[in-house]
Amino acid sequence: MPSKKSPGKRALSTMAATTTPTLSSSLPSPSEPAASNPSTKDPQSWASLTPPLSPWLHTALQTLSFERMTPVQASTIPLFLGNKDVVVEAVTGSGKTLSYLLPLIQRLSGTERRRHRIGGIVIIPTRELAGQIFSVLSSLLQFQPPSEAGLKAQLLRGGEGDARSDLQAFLRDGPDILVCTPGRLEELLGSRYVVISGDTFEMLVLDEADRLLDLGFSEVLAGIMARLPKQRRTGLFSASVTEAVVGGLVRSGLRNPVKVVVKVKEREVERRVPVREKRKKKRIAGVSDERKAKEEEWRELVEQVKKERAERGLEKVDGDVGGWFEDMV
Ligand SMILES: Nc1ncnc2c1ncn2[C@@H]1O[C@H](COP(=O)(O)OP(=O)(O)OP(=O)(O)O)[C@@H](O)[C@H]1O
Repeated sequence: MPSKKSPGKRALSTMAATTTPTLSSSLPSPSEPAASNPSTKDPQSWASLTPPLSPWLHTALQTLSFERMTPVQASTIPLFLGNKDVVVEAVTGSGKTLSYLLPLIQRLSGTERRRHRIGGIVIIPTRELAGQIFSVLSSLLQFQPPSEAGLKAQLLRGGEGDARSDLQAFLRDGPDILVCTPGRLEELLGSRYVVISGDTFEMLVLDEADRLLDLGFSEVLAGIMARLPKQRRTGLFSASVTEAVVGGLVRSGLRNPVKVVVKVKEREVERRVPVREKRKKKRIAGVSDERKAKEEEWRELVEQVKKERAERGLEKVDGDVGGWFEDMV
């Protein structure tokens, strides 16, 4: 008798069938030099992208010392530019941020934009990470030629001002890209002044999707996605991509996604570690290992999110912090 598979399992195996090879084995590591034979096109050179990035983005990348793509960038950017939905399982520090910001900027640069019509949304689990992604985006956007009507971005995150002041800034500035934590975005989208239309909306990114779900945002995300045009590109980035972790989100939010798996780090990520954390790490350095430092970081993150949810009168998140940490490592 054929074994019964749950719909979830079936959906995920379909996704796995379209999986690109694990890039750590198919591309040179970021530290390897570019191909010495000039006739061999370096698959990690920015110039190898088709369609090409705008000249001002090349200038930005060169000035910011991003000389070549990391493996996650080399595999993910062409997929987004080629109109695919993408699920990315990548280790911390692999360079995910540029792998979605660059195609998002590029896709929006080529489209006709209208004031107060959003072109792209990046959703991130915490305020701190949202701030960091927003600074990377801002540092790229500052290279836009002054002659062009430049893309604008807005940061929306809980704990800063309130939804009303965010709405005022939105109406005043007319941003094309929103970088946000889920709750504050949900509040903004609840306003009748915020229009998201299929003509201008290009791309949704869920960064650290596993954390978003761990922190209890699954319903909020479902509500947000229901409000976005179906004709869009969606990228989901997660440290772990399994049916149990993100299967539901992949099925409800993405269309025939291509899965990318990357196990190569670009460099140790310093920017995601708050100053306070660094001090704590120093204190426990003698008696502990990397796991202990991670647990501290995770504990603080969970407490921060619990506090944010309590402040906003949202339902409490179940689960004990230790258990969540076990899931993460
Ligand atoms: N093409 C590149 N060339 C050189 N450095 C890069 C490149 N892309 C990213 N980096 C650097 O690598 C580091 C990691 O990048 P990024 O923060 O995007 O990784 P990540 O995968 O998002 O990490 P996390 O899991 O913490 O979110 C950063 O310091 C970033 O500036």
